[in-house]
Amino acid sequence: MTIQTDDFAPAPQRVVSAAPASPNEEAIERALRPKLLDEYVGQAKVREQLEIFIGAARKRKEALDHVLLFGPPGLGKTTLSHIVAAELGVNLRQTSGPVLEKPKDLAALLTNLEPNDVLFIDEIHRLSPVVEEILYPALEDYQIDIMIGEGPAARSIKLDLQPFTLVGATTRAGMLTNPLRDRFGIVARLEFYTPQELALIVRRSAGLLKVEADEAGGFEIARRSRGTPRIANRLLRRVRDYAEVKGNGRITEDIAHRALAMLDVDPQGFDLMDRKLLEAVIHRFDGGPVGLDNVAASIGEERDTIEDVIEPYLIQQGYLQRTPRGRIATLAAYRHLGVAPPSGRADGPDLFGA
Ligand SMILES: Nc1ncnc2c1ncn2[C@@H]1O[C@H](COP(=O)(O)OP(=O)(O)OP(=O)(O)O)[C@@H](O)[C@H]1O
Ligand SMILES: [Mg+2]
Repeated sequence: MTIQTDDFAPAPQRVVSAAPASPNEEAIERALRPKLLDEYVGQAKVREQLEIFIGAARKRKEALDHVLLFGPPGLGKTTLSHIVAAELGVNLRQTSGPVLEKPKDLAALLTNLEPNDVLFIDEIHRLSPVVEEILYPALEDYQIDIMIGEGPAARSIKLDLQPFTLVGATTRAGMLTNPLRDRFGIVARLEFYTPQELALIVRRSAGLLKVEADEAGGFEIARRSRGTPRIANRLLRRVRDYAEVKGNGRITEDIAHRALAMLDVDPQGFDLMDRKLLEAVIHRFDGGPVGLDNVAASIGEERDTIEDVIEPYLIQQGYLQRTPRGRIATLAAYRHLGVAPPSGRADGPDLFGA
C-alpha cells in the first residue's frame, strides 16, 4: 500500500479544504487562473507593488528583484508567480523545495535559465540545507559554485548564471532561514479575500465555466468560502451540480443555500473540521489554552494541516487565538457553536489576552 504524504493535503472529502483535491481539480484550476495582473482580484497592496517593480524592471531590461510570496494555501501564490513571468514577458521554470534533493538538481535548473527568466520554487521552506547553500551566491551574484570530480581530485568551480528572478512561495514564512529570507527584495504577504472580492472571482469563474449564477447566488458562495479563491471555485462547481439536478441549472441564493447546507458548509464557511477543532478546544480542553499537539491528537489531524490549513482562517476571523501558552477558543467560538461560555469568561477580555 502506498501512503501519500503531503503536508498540506487533508482528507479529500473536505469540501472547504484549501488544498487542491485531485489532479483533475488542478487542471480546472489552471483553466480558471487569471493570466495577467489586471485579472488578479484583490490583494491590492501586493498588486500595486508588483506593478511598479515589474514596470521598472521591464523598462531597464533587467531581472526583477527576487520575490517571496507567503500566505495560507489557495490564496493565489502559484497564480501570481505565473503572472509575474507573463507580465515580465519571460519564461517561468517551476519546481518545489522537496523536489530539489541535491545541489545538482538546482544547478541544472539555474544554468538553463535565459536572461531575466523567473524560477518559481514552491514550498521553499522545505529546501534542504545543501541546496539552499547553492542558492545564496546564485541570488546574490548570479554565480554558483559546483564541485567537479571526487576524492582528492575534487575541485570547486564557479559558473556564471544569467540574471534571473527567484519567486519563492511558502505557507510558512516563519520556517525560512534568515539568510534566505534576507535575499528577497520583494516580500509579499497574501491575505484572506473579502466576500466582495470572492464574489468577483466567483462571477469570473462562472463566466468561464458557462454557469449561470445571479448576484445573490454568487455572493452566497463567496461568503462561505473561507476567504479563499480555491474554495470559492470548488464550491461554485459543487453548487452548479446541485443546481443542475435539483433546479434549472441557474445558481440562485436559495439553491446556493441548500447546496451548501447539504455540503455541511455553515454560514461562516466553516465545515466539519473547523467545528471539530473548535468543539475539541471548548469541550475537551475547557476552551484552552491547549497545545497544538494535544489538539491534533484529539481530532486526529496532522499538526501541519491544523497550522497551515484549518487554523489561520479561524484565527483571522477571531474564533481562535494563538497564544504562547496554546490555543484558546474565543467567545465568538462559544457563540457560534451555541455553547454557554464558562462563567467569568464572558466579562473579561483580559482572560483571552495573549
Ligand atoms: N486573486 C485571484 N483572482 C482570481 N482567482 C484567483 C486569485 N487567486 C487565486 N485564484 C484562483 O484560486 C486557485 C488557487 O490559487 P493558487 O493555486 O495560485 O493558490 P496557491 O496560493 O498557490 O495555493 P498552494 O499554497 O496550495 O500552492 C487558482 O486556480 C485561481 O483560479
Ligand atoms: Mg501553489
